[in-house]
Amino acid sequence: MDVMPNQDEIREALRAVIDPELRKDIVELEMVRSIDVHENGVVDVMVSLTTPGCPIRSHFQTGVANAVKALDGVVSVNVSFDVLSDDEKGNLQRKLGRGGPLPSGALAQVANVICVGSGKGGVGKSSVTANLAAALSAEGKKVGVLDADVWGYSQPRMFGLGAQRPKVNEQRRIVPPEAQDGIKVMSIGFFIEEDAAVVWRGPMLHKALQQFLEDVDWGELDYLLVDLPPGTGDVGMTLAQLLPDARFLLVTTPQPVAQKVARRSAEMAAKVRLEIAGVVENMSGFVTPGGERFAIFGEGGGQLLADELGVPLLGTVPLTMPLREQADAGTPLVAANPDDPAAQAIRQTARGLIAQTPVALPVMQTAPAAPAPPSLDVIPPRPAGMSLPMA
Ligand SMILES: Nc1ncnc2c1ncn2[C@@H]1O[C@H](COP(=O)(O)OP(=O)(O)OP(=O)(O)O)[C@@H](O)[C@H]1O
Repeated sequence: MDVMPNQDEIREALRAVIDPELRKDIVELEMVRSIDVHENGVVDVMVSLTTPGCPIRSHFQTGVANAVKALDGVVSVNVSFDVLSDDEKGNLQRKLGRGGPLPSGALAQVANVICVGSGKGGVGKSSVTANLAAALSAEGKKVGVLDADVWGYSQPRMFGLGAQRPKVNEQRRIVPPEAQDGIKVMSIGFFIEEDAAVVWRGPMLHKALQQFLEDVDWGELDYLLVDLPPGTGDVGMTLAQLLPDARFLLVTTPQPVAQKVARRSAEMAAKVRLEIAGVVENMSGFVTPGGERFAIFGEGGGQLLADELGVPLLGTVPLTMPLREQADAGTPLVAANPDDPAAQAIRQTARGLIAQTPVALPVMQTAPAAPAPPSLDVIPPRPAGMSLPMA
């Protein structure tokens, strides 16, 4: 009788069985649950499916049987099935999303990641992000801002860092430019020609964001705020895969229509299991110097949305001219004019957020990984004035 193949040899042979939907082999996908080799030439293989009623079950049945039967010494093959647990499915999803989890240490010293999103554009999500960063910093927190609004990046301008070019440190990590109060800012806008990101699509974006999380020297932060693009597109999904512990802060205006669209973002966040930290209502009325209040965008949308989602309304930020002027001038209003009503409202929002996230220690206390050299291959270099010392 032939010598039987061992488990490793059988596992190797199973690499020939490809999941037609995921386009990877079942070994790589960690769908081979067990392999038992019996002396009489019988081999039992158990394969884990993503769902019990998986329509391609028979494809695996035949594929596994053929692959193993082809090995010398195998007389017959029993193929059985079970289903991946929720955790295993989550791991698989992360793996598919980016080819493995973030290396340990990438954000080892970042205690809280807050993704700031909105339903529709122009509700002031980027202004709220920049000011919230300044407000958290005013509360004594160490803060970073990742501008993931790749098609409409505005954080460099809002922090007066438009002319900055990030440098690379001795560990070959990208050093984020620092705004007033040491707020660390990273944006695609530091690397590309104006509007060059407009044509970017899923995989390229995914890789760029991954690099911004992995290869940027964020150091020790209490909060990393991520300014998402408006809507429910790819970027939110990508970040959810990369940052399973991140939380979501929704910015909306008081109008029912904005609230409705924002709810869709919340649904997306729930789908990818991002916990929603709360709602911020922006552009909530305008008060004239005489004290008369106009509800330009209506009333109450933020509260309604918060109630509907069962999360707190963390702030209602009025329309004020200085907020816009300071954004254009490159200093967040909270830092430039802390007495402005919008600045006060955002300070209050920051305190609400802090109250909800009492975690003072890094959530991921893993040892920093050996730094990989940043490739920046996905970031088209600026033809002129590119000063990254990485050639
Ligand atoms: N509370 C406010 N008071 C006055 N102006 C505001 C306020 N909030 C935002 N703005 C102004 O509204 C405009 C849009 O704001 P911002 O760019 O922050 O919105 P956004 O939601 O990030 O937009 P996008 O969809 O482009 O990402 C900007 O000119 C900003 O200065």
